[in-house]
Parts: sequence; structure tokens; C-alpha cells
Amino acid sequence: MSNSVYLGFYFKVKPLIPAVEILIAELGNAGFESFVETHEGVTAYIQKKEWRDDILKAINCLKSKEFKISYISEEIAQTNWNAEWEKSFQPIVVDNLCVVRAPFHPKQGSKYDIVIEPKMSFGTGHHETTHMMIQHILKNDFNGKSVLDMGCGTGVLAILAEKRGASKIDAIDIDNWCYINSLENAERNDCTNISVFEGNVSLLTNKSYDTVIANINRNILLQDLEAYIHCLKPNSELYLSGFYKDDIPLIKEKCNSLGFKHVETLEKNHWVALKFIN
Ligand SMILES: C[S@@+](CC[C@H](N)C(=O)[O-])C[C@H]1O[C@@H](n2cnc3c(N)ncnc32)[C@H](O)[C@@H]1O
Repeated sequence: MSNSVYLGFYFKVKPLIPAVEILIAELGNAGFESFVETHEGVTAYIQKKEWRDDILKAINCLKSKEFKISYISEEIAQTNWNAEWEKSFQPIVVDNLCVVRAPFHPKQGSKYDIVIEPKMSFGTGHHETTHMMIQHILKNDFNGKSVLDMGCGTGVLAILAEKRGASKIDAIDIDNWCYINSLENAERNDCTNISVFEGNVSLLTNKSYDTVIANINRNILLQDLEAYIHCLKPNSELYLSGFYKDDIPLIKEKCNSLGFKHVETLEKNHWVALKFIN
């Protein structure tokens, strides 16, 4: 397991809505990778090796007169993070069909039971975008499909895709922690159809899929959509999340220009998860 050291930033935010959501989006684009919303604001984590002194200067909402945002930061040892997570993590139930739980939670007898030890990876089902992507996977046909899970995080979506019948899944993440964590979680859930890779779109040459799922963020999606769509077959499906309702026109325009039509939107707390087909 990686020995990455993280920096934790404890933001106090007023008013919470909409400032927390804007702050999370901006921090996410700047390289922060995990967020825990608190009753005062949000705690955000970034790998120490990703930190630069000018990162917060680029976060516009910290300068906004509309919001009052203060913060303190500290270095987080990996072991502390795990202990924190164990204390606060509750099982997530999606549409009474799928439970995402930690190894130390008892089994609940749900149709799809997913055991995840996320450590520092995003994807416990607690975030709106993961929750909605799980909903898309639950209500669409994955049987016998070849699937790409881009930005796999903990691997939770790839694992559910296999449980829903996908025959071959490539799960890719740019982050080494996520790569290792997805490998561990795939094994923990007895998945045999998932291959995990560390990297980005450059891994997609000569690949071909029936379905692509990508929960990343607006900017990466806009940048990489062409490469995802390039490896989708005719009559395929594309599920995208990691962005806000306000970003729908941009994402739609890009997908339309690449021959994909928007057919469904799920929305939760201003976050959205869209379905496209060709
Ligand atoms: C919002 S998380 C989603 C995780 C998981 N799929 C879920 O739905 O909970 C986005 C993930 O994308 C990864 N990522 C960011 N940029 C990427 C890129 N260019 N290519 C592949 N993965 C990327 C991050 O490391 C992170 O694990």
C-alpha cells in the first residue's frame, strides 16, 4: 500500500449553500481528491506531493464577497485517515437494491451487496455522483456488456457492473491509490471480469466497449470525451457524472458533436448523472 501523506484542510463556510458545493468543485479541479461535508463546511484532502503554495490562490470562491470562508490545515498520517473513516462511515443503500458497506459492517441481505474499503479513494456511494451512477447501473441493462469504468476510484461502479452481468470490465484510474484500492475491492467482492489499470485515456488505443461509465469532473470529461466515444461501438451507452446541472449544456454539446444523444438525467443536490446513446 502507498505511503502517501495527505494534507487535510478544514474549511468553515458561510452560508453553507451554495458555497460548499462551489468550493468542492473548485478544489476538485485544483487537485484535491476527497471531501467530507461537515456541519460547518467541508474537510478537503490533497496528497502532499500534489500541493503547491499557489493552489488556493486559484480558488475563486475564497475571494468572493458573498461567502465567508476560513480554514486550518494539517498533515494527515495515513493511519489516522483509516481510523477516522471507520468511525464515520455508514452503509449506503441505493433504491433498496444495492448496499455499499465496509468490511466491518454486517451483511444486510440486499440484492447487490458491495463491500468497499475506500481508504483515500473516492467512491463509497456517499457522494451524490456515485449514488446516481449506481442508480443508472441498477436500472439499465449491463448483461453480457463490455464496459469501461473511467476514473474508477474504489472500483464500486465496476463491481456493480459485474454484479449486473457485465462480461468484461476495464476499470481505469489515474491515481495509484485508486488503482490499488480498486484491485483490492474487486477481489474482496469476488469479481473475476474486472481488469484494473493505472492511467488515463492514453490506455484506450484499440479498445472497444458497449458501455462507458465515467464519474470524473467537467473539465476532464470535456477534454477526454472524444477518446471515450472513439472506443464505443454502435448502439452503445455512455453514463457521465461529476458535474453540476449548470454544466449540462456544455457536456451535451460535446456529446452531440460526437454523435451521442442525451436521453436521461438524474439529479441530486445540483449534481447530475447523464445517460447518452448513439
Ligand atoms: C469523482 S471520483 C469517482 C470514483 C468512482 N468512479 C465513483 O463513482 O465513486 C473520480 C476519479 O477519477 C480519477 N481521475 C481523475 N482524473 C482522471 C483521468 N484523467 N483519467 C482517469 N481517472 C481520473 C480520480 O483519481 C478519481 O478516483
